[in-house]
Amino acid sequence: MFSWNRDALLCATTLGVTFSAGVWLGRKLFSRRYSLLRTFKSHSGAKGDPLMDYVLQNSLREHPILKKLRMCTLQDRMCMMLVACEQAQFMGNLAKLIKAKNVLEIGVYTGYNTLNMALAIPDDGKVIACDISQEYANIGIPYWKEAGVEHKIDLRIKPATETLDELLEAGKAGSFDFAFIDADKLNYGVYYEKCLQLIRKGGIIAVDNVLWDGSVLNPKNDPDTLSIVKLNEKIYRDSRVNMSMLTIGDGVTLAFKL
Ligand SMILES: C[S@@+](CC[C@H](N)C(=O)[O-])C[C@H]1O[C@@H](n2cnc3c(N)ncnc32)[C@H](O)[C@@H]1O
Repeated sequence: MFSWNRDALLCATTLGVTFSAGVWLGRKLFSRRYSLLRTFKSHSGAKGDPLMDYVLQNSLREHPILKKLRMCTLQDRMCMMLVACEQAQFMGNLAKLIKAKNVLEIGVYTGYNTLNMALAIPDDGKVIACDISQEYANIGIPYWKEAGVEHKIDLRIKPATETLDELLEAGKAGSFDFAFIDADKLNYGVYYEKCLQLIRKGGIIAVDNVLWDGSVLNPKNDPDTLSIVKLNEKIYRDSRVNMSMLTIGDGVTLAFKL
């Protein structure tokens, strides 16, 4: 028989415990993801992170149109794909350092780093920008035009493996200075091998998301994570390159072709 006092108390306690456990778990999961993103990506949760604010305030020299494109991209629901701005600046500086003229961008999204690279190379340089989405690129194209560098960008809308194969068939092996691999993770190993052929000696391949929000520590059976882990291990042992894995953004590996 229902005893109002005892059963109601039991019921309320059970509900309370379940609710608190749910809140605790939710907070735990959210805070882990939030803190990882905060650590790894300047634009996806850095607000309120004093150290990252300091880094940006004391080092980001963003071209005004790049900034406009970044602000516009942050309105997009897929903006977590945007490259970290301080990472893009670093890659632009590397491109200038090696006097890069021909660049491969594998994964364009709204073209933030495409624009960044186009600004870093000379007027007769080219960025071959590979993506499967015209829709995303359309967000960035007006900014490429506004910055006056649209003529340096060759956008190819098709799977990046096809574009890279076409470049190889056209005899472009060894003719690129810098490649940024930042598209679908399952093809990372394929992109790396093709880029290694297309890059000249002394050229640089930058591979993005090599920490994959921290999940490389515990890949489980996730195919994207496993693909990244496999490539990380491969580059570490690859005697064809010198390399460094940096913790900027979501982690970027730089491979310097020997
Ligand atoms: C992380 S975003 C690229 C971000 C970009 N590098 C930037 O500067 O912000 C990944 C992009 O890869 C593209 N992508 C996915 N699969 C692809 C494929 N098979 N070939 C080419 N691009 C692909 C997506 O459409 C998306 O725009």
